[in-house]
Amino acid sequence: MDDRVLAVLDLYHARMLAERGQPREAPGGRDGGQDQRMRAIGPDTGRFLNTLARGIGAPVILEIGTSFGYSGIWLAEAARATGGRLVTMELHGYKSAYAREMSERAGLADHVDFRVGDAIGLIGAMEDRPGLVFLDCWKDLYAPCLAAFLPKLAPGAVIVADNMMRPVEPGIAEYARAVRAVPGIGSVLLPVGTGLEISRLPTE
Ligand SMILES: C[S@@+](CC[C@H](N)C(=O)[O-])C[C@H]1O[C@@H](n2cnc3c(N)ncnc32)[C@H](O)[C@@H]1O
Repeated sequence: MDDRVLAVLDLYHARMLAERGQPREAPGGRDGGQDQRMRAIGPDTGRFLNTLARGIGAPVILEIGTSFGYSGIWLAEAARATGGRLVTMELHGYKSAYAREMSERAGLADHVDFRVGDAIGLIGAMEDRPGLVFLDCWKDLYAPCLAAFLPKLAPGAVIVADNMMRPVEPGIAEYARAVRAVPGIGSVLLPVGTGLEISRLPTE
């Protein structure tokens, strides 16, 4: 981690602290366009993702749920270190724009492709074959996203899904069932952060 990346992570950590105790519900609902909460993974999950991504060295990492870009910094840093690229998808343009600014500030923007829109449609149009996926959008979309990206993954690809232990939300159990039912897949729930389901596709 170089100093520019560490400085940007510190800015996010300050914003996370300021968010503590604020209501989870955004005015106008989660997609009302006024949601300023980062809803970000914590630093433990960030470090875990960075370590995993550096180990896998996938040419393309896919993130579903950019939000304001915190998890993307950890993933993009790994992509830069391994000569890869992060493709990150977010429904809301204002969140993606902030994430892009922060990645520029961290010196990582050349390694990130920001896509704005509904992830299901964006995945459908995607030509890349990701070797690592980080799934962190609204939880009721996990299983539909899995169905959309599964045929596009590289052999042996790894999928990491966040919030598998908390908060308990509709869609999580459905995703756990769906991912574990993929033929030949190996999957395990790890108590890192709010719970990560790590799943690896067969190599052929
Ligand atoms: C939990 S936050 C992601 C946090 C981020 N990964 C981080 O740790 O910094 C979930 C994000 O998914 C986005 N999202 C929800 N539904 C989506 C969809 N259909 N397509 C793309 N993004 C979506 C939300 O707008 C929200 O910003």
